[in-house]
Amino acid sequence: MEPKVSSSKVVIIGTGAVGATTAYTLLLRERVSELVLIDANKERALGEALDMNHGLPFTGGMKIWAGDYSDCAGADIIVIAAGASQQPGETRIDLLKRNARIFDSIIQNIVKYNTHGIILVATNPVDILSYVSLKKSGFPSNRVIGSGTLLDSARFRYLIGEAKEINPRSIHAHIIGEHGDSELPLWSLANVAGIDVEFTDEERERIFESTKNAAYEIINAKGATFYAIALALDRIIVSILKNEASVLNVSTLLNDYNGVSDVYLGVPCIVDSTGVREVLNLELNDEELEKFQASANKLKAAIAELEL
Ligand SMILES: NC(=O)C1=CN([C@@H]2O[C@H](COP(=O)(O)OP(=O)(O)OC[C@H]3O[C@@H](n4cnc5c(N)ncnc54)[C@H](O)[C@@H]3O)[C@@H](O)[C@H]2O)C=CC1
Ligand SMILES: CC(=O)C(=O)O
Repeated sequence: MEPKVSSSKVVIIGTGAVGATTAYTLLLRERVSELVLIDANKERALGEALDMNHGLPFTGGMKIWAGDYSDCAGADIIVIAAGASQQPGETRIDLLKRNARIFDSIIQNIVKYNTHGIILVATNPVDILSYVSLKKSGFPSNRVIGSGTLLDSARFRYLIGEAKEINPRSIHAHIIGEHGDSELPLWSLANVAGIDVEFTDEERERIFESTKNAAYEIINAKGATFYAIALALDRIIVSILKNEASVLNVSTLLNDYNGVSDVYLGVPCIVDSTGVREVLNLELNDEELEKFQASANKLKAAIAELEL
């Protein structure tokens, strides 16, 4: 695999908790040469850019500024983290109507200045808003990606690692489907460095419930989640910019995939400089297949209520 050129430009739209933490993660890890922050609240984007600029003497050289949509020109990746977030007791789908409206103008503004980059969606409900972004942008589906179940899979790996007292980096395990309440675990593929590992029914139930409910738990405790999603977005961004071809559980458009078409869901994908290069096939058992299709049907029903 050829690593991609080192000069890179990323735009982050929405510089609240998720957007600003993602920007800070890119700064700390010296990922990009140009980083543009855009927010409906211009003062907020300006403040974040200034604050991060003052850290540059302690990190590598990069240019960070608060910009406007014309700065999307030439961007490799445009991250969208703008919009309402869940309040305690709200589901991700509860945000749909509010955030779909915001996406109308955001996507229109992006495509005015950029038709070759990759749109990376984090705003919830992320799978549906990725689909909305695809329809509104006219981009090919490989260049419209949702963060999907990458974060859920990280939570799953962390919790398995905790239960088995093994570093989560050595745990391979997947959550697929909606980034939300209808997601599902693939226990048959969970392993430690390729070696099978046994789970009791109690462990399975406890680990999956904690994975699925992690966002609710964190939002009840501190109002928002942002560190782990920022690292997940950083992971996707690096896989694109460095043409890594890493396998990541991102949200992508499915076409006749385990009986599911025309909806975005989190599944293992090869991510490289073209975006989603390939969706990996999964052989699901009957129970998994039923849950995966139910997850797709739930999102399709919500999409049907939107005017796209
Ligand atoms: N995909 C995932 O795994 C995760 C997704 N999220 C989602 O990310 C989104 C952002 O969450 P937070 O940063 O916590 O919210 P926040 O409220 O801290 O920030 C949202 C920002 O969006 C800005 N904004 C609103 N409308 C805009 C527009 N039209 N154009 C540009 N900027 C606009 C606001 O001014 C604000 O700065 C939420 O939908 C949340 O549910 C959060 C965590 C994980
Ligand atoms: C908020 C959200 O989607 C999460 O932390 O999973």
